[in-house]
Amino acid sequence: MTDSTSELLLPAPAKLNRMLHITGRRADGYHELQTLFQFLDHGDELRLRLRPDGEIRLTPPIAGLPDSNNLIVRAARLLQAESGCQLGADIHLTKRLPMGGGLGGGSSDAATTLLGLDRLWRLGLSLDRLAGLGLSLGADVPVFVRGRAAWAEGVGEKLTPVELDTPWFVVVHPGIEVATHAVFGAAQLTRNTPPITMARALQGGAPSWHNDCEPTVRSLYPQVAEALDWLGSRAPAMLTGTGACLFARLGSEVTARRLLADLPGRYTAFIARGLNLSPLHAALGR
Ligand SMILES: C[C@](O)(CO)[C@H](O)COP(=O)(O)OP(=O)(O)OC[C@H]1O[C@@H](n2ccc(N)nc2=O)[C@H](O)[C@@H]1O
Ligand SMILES: Nc1ncnc2c1ncn2[C@@H]1O[C@H](COP(=O)(O)OP(=O)(O)OP(=O)(O)O)[C@@H](O)[C@H]1O
Repeated sequence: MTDSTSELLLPAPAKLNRMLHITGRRADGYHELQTLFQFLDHGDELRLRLRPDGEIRLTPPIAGLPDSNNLIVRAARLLQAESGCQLGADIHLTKRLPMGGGLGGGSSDAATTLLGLDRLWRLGLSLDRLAGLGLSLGADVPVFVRGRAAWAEGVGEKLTPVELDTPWFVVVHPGIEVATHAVFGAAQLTRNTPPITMARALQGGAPSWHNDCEPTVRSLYPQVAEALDWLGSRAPAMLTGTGACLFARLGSEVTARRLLADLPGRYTAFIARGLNLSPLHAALGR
């Protein structure tokens, strides 16, 4: 963060779903989940600069995504409407997270916008209020607003903070996009995993965790299955969210780097450490 009253440089970290169970389907078609969210020390970055004229300007444009649909612009306009604030912002986005990768990049960008503009515009809104605004933008936004690794239920908005192990991860993008709605709409998806308690989920720890979306994503997207097989033969590996990204859990940075160096050239990947406190909150001191 640059410590100035008119400009902030802030991280928008990735998340992983360390486990994900689908326990039911609501009347509106959305699915009831149980999941463990954790942050990574890798993500996008936003530079927010105060504008006195109320305009919200985002650079650079994201190909194929009109600004009015961009969660950053939507979050900024929502905060203006909610607070009555007449100020604006120039927002510069350094995009590092793949879109639709299951790493929550768009949701994290939205949360960084809400917390960053709250600070820049000196609004002083509570995390409860900002999380409520975030939920209207997407189910994954509240966890990024609250900034604590969490056990989540509902569609992901009922959050209980947790302390998880913080291994090193190799995060792999298999080079294809997975459509979230296609996975949730698939006939073969299991939607009846019996709900468990948070204590039970935590008790088993990482070796006991799985993602209910994985069999469906494997069969719909053979490239994901192939990448998962390759990664899983080297280290315990899983899918995050509905994919397409996969993550392998390693005991040290050295072993993570070694695995990254061995990765076939057809995949893109990065290494990162698991974090129980979001780097956004560390930067803002919240
Ligand atoms: C599965 C997770 O990655 C877990 O972190 C997220 O909940 C997905 O969040 P997201 O990518 O922001 O997804 P959204 O854009 O909200 O939803 C895309 C589509 O997935 C389906 N969807 C999503 C979340 C959910 N709990 N149930 C669903 O059925 C809906 O058809 C929805 O139209
Ligand atoms: N700032 C943004 N960055 C990325 N995507 C955005 C942004 N604003 C809106 N979107 C839209 O949101 C969609 C999902 O993007 P995101 O990167 O959050 O996916 P994801 O990593 O799969 O998230 P999740 O884990 O929540 O499923 C994109 O395909 C895009 O259309």
